[in-house]
Amino acid sequence: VAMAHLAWRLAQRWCQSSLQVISFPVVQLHLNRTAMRASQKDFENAMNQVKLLKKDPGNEVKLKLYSLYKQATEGPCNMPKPGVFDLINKAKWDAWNALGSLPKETARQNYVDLVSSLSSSLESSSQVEPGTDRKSTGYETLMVTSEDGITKIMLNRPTKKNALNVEMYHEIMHALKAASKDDSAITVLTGNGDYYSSGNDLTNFTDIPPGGVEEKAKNGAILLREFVGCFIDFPKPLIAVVNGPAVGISVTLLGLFDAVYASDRATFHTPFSHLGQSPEGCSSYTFPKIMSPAKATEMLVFGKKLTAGEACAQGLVTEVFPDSTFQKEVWTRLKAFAKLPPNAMRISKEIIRNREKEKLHAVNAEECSVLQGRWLSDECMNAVVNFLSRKSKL
Ligand SMILES: CCCCCCCCCCC/C=C/C(=O)SCCNC(=O)CCNC(=O)[C@H](O)C(C)(C)COP(=O)(O)OP(=O)(O)OC[C@H]1O[C@@H](n2cnc3c(N)ncnc32)[C@H](O)[C@@H]1OP(=O)(O)O
Repeated sequence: VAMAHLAWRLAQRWCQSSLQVISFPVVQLHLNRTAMRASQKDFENAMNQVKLLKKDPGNEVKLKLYSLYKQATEGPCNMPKPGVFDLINKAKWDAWNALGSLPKETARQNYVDLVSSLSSSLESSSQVEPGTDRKSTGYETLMVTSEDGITKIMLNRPTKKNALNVEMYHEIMHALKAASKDDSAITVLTGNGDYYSSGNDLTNFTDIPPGGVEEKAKNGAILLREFVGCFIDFPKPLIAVVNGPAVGISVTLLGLFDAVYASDRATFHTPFSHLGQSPEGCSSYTFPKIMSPAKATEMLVFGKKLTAGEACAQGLVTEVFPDSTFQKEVWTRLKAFAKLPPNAMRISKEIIRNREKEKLHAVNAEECSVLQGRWLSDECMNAVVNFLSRKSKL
């Protein structure tokens, strides 16, 4: 029932979004322009231009592009309608089917016009931080820089409060593996914008593969286990610079960091019971050790949100700084740490961590297996539906 509800809510959102795209004046103008005819060459150029877009145009526009491409190359929709739970393919099918008997040539022209309007609007509205060449980092969801002996991995989805989508999980693993081998002495994880991170991106639950929700949950557990494993095994000092509120997995992982510096604007929230979920990131083991079993229960079971001061008093945070001087003070300190002999720091971390490694991996495996079951529960599904349908926030 919860899944059907979820599918229905998403279908409603897709519908609304598609309507918005179609009624968007610039696009509408282009859709109405049938007098000009794009050549096959124009069409191929437009396809290449899409690959070069610097900014993701968003799902609605991608759906429009998809449907026009299919109509231009294959004509009216000729695929069987996907099942209700196959949300992505269903949305694509709906978009293509909605074009009805639009002639191939018109679809081709509309595709070329849409790409041309995107190329100009997305180029001019690109909001890349000054001095940052995103291409040089090769990451879509992170900004990774290395200087003064410090590799900084910055979560970079500020408009989504740095929620971790599947791509971000993969990119963080990649960035950690690269940082473990680069010349830097220490590695820092932080967030861009007002949040450190709002935790797992709840839309990760919506893209159901052909194998159904069970397959999704199984793959999610495999991904999570590998992801947390990278933090357990990370060989250099790993420091969290918590610039703002932190939620869910971005909090639990802090137990695996070597130091945690927080702005006094930061909060620490693990609302797993509210979400029908259970703790991960080895927090079922690290939190009781760090802050006592009862305090860990308040956070992990009852979802108590801590201020930075409270988190520091309980040992989860190393030190709190006023937000106004946070960046300056923390980075001055980190630069000094990074000048220490790197091999000595590695070896010291190794003897602290090695005693615990086997246990941490076992805890990680157990937490992922429990979560796999939780993700299939009505409690979890309802919580995700409520968030996606904007009925609830934390
Ligand atoms: C079977 C699945 C497999 C998945 C793959 C593996 C996954 C491993 C999972 C590990 C387990 C992790 C658990 C957790 O992390 S639990 C915590 C989850 N996080 C939340 O529940 C937070 C939800 N967000 C909120 O409650 C609010 O957004 C928040 C309080 C954070 C901020 O509120 P505010 O009003 O200030 O801002 P907005 O809500 O307007 O947010 C701005 C936009 O950002 C989007 N957003 C924010 N957080 C999330 C999120 N976690 N997931 C998805 N989207 C998020 C929000 O929707 C807004 O977007 P729009 O502007 O497009 O509306």
